[in-house]
Amino acid sequence: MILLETEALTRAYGGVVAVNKVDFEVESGLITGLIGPNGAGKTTLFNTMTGLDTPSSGKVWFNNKEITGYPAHKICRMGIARTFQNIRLFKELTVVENVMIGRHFKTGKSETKGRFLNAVKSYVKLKEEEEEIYEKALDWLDFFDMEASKNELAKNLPYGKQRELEIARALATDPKLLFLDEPAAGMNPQETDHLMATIRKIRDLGVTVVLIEHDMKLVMNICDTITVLNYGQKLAQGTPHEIKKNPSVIEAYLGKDEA
Ligand SMILES: Nc1ncnc2c1ncn2[C@@H]1O[C@H](COP(=O)(O)OP(=O)(O)OP(=O)(O)O)[C@@H](O)[C@H]1O
Repeated sequence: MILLETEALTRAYGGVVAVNKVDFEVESGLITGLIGPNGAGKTTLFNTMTGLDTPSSGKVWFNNKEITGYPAHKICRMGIARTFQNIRLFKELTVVENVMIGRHFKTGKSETKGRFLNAVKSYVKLKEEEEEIYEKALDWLDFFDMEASKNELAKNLPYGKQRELEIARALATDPKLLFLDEPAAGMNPQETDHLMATIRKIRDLGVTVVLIEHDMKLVMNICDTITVLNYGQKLAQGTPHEIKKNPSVIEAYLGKDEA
């Protein structure tokens, strides 16, 4: 089943066509890699699909519903979460608080409004929700083997753990689809190995994953399918095996060593 699809998606900045008529498909339950040279348009494609940027033309569908041009918060509520190339944690908050923020973003329902009784009821509900959010955040930390660090400040975590914490926060919104923008950037080989195992575990939970990555070991090892962008256009799509052997991909991006 196709979970997300774009049709001729285009984003131009003045004369620069960052994404040029791209048809991109994400199949439910798989790990999809998005690769290509620097400036190929990968992040712009992510941004136009997740509401951070508005496409110049073309369409985006998620779960058979057109979401072209929807704002980011609406897309998040519909079940798409993402992380960014640069770490965007709340560094002065604790590890568990960072995950709770993701969850708050999802629920975000309780407001103390109305008269006194309503206010009390809302307060009680708010406290219950807060406890639920805390427990759920702990479950995610457990999933990432990070429960022991729950009360540490995010900034004190090792780099690889900070990157995984961002993923935990994104997952706390209960997404069907998770976009990861260069999740292994700056990680050492051990951290990358741990990340690979974590991404597989996320897929096994039933969350569909799309990732931009330059680490070819990671991409070729964990992706079920790969799309290659070059100069804003789709150059190829296939299994890791097919992509490794594709002469235009070797020419534009991989080089002979990776093939
Ligand atoms: N806000 C913007 N304004 C103008 N040009 C932009 C903007 N964002 C991206 N571009 C241009 O669009 C092109 C694609 O950039 P993009 O960041 O999407 O590439 P990328 O494939 O993600 O690259 P990298 O692998 O280096 O992250 C580049 O030429 C870039 O300079």
